[in-house]
Amino acid sequence: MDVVEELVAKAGGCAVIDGGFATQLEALGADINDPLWSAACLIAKPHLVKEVHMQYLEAGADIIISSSYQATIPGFLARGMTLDEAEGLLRTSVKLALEARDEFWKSTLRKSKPIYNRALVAASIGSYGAYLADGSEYSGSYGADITTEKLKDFHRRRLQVLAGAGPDLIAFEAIPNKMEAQALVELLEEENIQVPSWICFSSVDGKHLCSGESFADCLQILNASEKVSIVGVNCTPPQFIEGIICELRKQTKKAIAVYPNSGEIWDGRAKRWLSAECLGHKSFDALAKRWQEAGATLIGGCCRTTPSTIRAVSKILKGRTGH
Ligand SMILES: C[S+](C)CC[C@H](N)C(=O)O
Ligand SMILES: N[C@@H](CCS)C(=O)O
Ligand SMILES: [Zn+2]
Repeated sequence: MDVVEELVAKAGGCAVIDGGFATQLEALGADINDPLWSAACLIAKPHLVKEVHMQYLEAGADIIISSSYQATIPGFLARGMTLDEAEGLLRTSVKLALEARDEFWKSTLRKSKPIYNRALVAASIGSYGAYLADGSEYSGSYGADITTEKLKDFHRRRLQVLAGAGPDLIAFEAIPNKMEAQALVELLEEENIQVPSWICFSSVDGKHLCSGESFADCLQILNASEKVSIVGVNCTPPQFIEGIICELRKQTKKAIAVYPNSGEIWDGRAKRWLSAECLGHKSFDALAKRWQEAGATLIGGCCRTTPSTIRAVSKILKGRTGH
C-alpha cells in the first residue's frame, strides 16, 4: 500500500482534504489582494500560514495543502527577491505545513482517545494561469504563444524545489486545460519525481475543463503515468461534482479527489468573489456524502470553504470530528 491508500484506509474509506487555504488566511486578517495572492503571506505573515494549517487539522483534515499555490520563482523575483530567497520561500511553505502537522500530531497523541489520523502534507502547485493572475485558471486561455515546452519550463524548478522539501504528496491544483496536463505529466517523468502526485482540474460547466476540452482526453494522458496517483477536480462549483465523479470513474482506475469551491464565481478582473445560488437546499456536507457514494476517496473544499465546512465534512464522512 502506498501512503495515500494507507491514509484512505485509516480514514475509513475516504480521506478528508482541507478547505480554502487563502479564504481562511483572509478570515484571519491577511491582505491577499496581491499578484502573489495567498503566497504573499509567506513573506509577510508566515505565522498565519501555520495557524490556518492548524485550524484545518483541528477541523479533521487528513491532508493539508501548502501555501505555495501562487508562490512562483518569477513571481518572487518580480518582488525583488534573489533566486535563493525565492527557492527558500517555496521550501518554507512545505516546512510550515510539516511543522503544523507534526505539532498537531504530537498534541493528539497525548489525548487518551485519539480521533485523528496523522495527516499528510501536499505541496501545492497552481496552474500557469494562477501565476498570470488574470483569471485564466478559470478560462484555460493562455494565448496563442503558449506551448507545452514553455509550460514545462515554467513549472520545472518549482516542482524540483517543492518535491525536495519533503512533502508526502504534490498537488497540482485547478489545472484548466489539456496542454498543461500534458506538460505536467511529461515533467514528472523527465524529472523522475518520486513524490506521489495528484492532478486536479477546474471546470466551470461541469462537463468539460475550463478550456472546454474533455475530461476523457485529459484522463488518457494522466492514466499513462504512474507518477500520477490521484486525479480529480477542485475549485469547481459543488453542484457539478457528482456528475464529474461519474465521468471520471468511467475514464480511470486512479483514486479520485474532489474539493470544490463554495459555488461563488471568481471575477478575475475585479479580484473578488461574486455570489451565486447553487447549492439549493443541499448543504456542502450532505453533498460530500454523495460524492463519497459516487466513488471519490479524497474529499474536501476549495475557495470560500472554511474550517467549519471541513468539520462538517469530516463528521459526515467519518462520523466524527475535531472539537
Ligand atoms: C483560485 S483564484 C481565486 C486565485 C487568485 C488568482 N490567481 C489571482 O491572483 O487573481
Ligand atoms: N490551495 C489553494 C487553492 C486555490 S484554487 C487555496 O486554497 O488557496
Ligand atoms: Zn480554489
